[in-house]
Amino acid sequence: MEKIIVRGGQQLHGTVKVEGAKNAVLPVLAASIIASEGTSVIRGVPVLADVYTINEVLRNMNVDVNFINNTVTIDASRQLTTEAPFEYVRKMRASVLVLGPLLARFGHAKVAMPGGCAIGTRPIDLHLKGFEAMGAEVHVGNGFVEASVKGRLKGAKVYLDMPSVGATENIMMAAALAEGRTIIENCAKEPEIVDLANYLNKMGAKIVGAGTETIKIDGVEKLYGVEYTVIPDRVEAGTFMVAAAISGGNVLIENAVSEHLRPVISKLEEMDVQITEEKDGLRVIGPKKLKATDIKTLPHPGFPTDMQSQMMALMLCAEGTSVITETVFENRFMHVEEFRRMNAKMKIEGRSVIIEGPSDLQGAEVAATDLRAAAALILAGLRAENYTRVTELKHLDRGYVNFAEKLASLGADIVRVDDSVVPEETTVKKGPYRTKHSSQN
Ligand SMILES: CC(=O)N[C@H]1[C@@H](OP(=O)(O)OP(=O)(O)OC[C@H]2O[C@@H](n3ccc(=O)[nH]c3=O)[C@H](O)[C@@H]2O)O[C@H](CO)[C@@H](O)[C@@H]1O
Ligand SMILES: C=C(OP(=O)(O)O)C(=O)O
Repeated sequence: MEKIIVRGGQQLHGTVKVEGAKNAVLPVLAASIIASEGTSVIRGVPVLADVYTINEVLRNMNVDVNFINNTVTIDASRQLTTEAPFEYVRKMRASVLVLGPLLARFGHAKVAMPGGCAIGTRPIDLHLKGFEAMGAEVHVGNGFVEASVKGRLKGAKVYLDMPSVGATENIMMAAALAEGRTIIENCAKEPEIVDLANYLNKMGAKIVGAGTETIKIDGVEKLYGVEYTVIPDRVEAGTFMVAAAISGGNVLIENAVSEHLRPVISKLEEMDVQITEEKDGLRVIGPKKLKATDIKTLPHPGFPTDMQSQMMALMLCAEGTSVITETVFENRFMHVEEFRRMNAKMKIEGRSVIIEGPSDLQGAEVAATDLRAAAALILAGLRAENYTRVTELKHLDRGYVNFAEKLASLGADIVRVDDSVVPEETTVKKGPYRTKHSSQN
């Protein structure tokens, strides 16, 4: 079994570079299939399991995809099949993002229903409501959602009951090729929405207002392949900010964009973490004593749910009572039980977790319950007494490139091993360690 073994107590020092954003690159890769002419060249692509999955989804549709040196080249100009089977959607929910582009370009799309996942139910009703408003017929049955339209989609006014990131992306992509104007109200304002709109506009789309709560899209007849570089990953940046803070270290997080990280910066500062903007990124200096604070996850520009578990690790080390309220996903506290195995003192009350800090964290064998929980348990391990062993690394690999290796380069005592291949005792020492995805395809 693969596991990451970390021994707490080392302060982190040095520089770490943030990769391209997973949550920006997945919609951008999905959007590339709208281009009926030319080749798309996407740069700054992180080498992640989710990127392999979306590439496979596209190849399965007859798209020509190459991934080398952090660049994905896509030629979608030929006739494509318009289906995404369950085997991909099960691995990665973002596969549903091919619905909008396929429907807009070919008038048909069939994608396996994503279902729930470890953080909650995650419905796609708002995506479908948008397609229907644009004239599509949508049918859900036998585990699939199938949408079709005769001729082109028609521009429409779509009000989202909640500012869903995925629904905003799917509807924006569909509207880019629709006839006439689409207005999406109460849409998501995340930086990844702005990035996708910038990409689509470069391809020839006419989108204004991305990053505000109303997006207007004037549909065009055709979109073209272009070169594009995705934004840096704000969640990876935030995770390393917490790593610096929890270890009492001093780390420059290269490529971190402060504008994307306002809520995280502000909460870390409330905890007495020192953050300064430098030319190449953000410098984070951990205090001797962390102060307790409260967070409530909300759509952007509120506190991001994807940073909730990492902040939980930090709050466990802070003096006093901290409260985390999760309002975005109804079941994103699975990691609480794992933290408890590390002697964390906390209780769940409805949608809140109350943390009495500081906990005397102890190393333990823990299992990652989702992607961000994986990172959070490793962060707690940086502070815990003795060795923490984190398993279920498939979650980590969905969203972090060389996480253990990057922490080791900052001075963490951490190693990734596969004890089904090599006995653990012979490999528990500071890096270098192997990565699962050593080559790209
Ligand atoms: C690949 C990607 O970019 N994933 C991100 C995206 O996920 P994702 O796009 O799936 O998340 P959404 O923004 O859609 O979901 C937010 C909330 O809206 C609800 N909802 C959503 C759609 C819908 O049709 N109906 C509905 O009720 C969900 O149940 C949830 O409570 O945004 C989330 C919220 O910032 C992040 O945690 C994910 O990392
Ligand atoms: C929940 C996340 O991603 P996804 O929507 O791909 O599951 C995440 O990035 O933390």
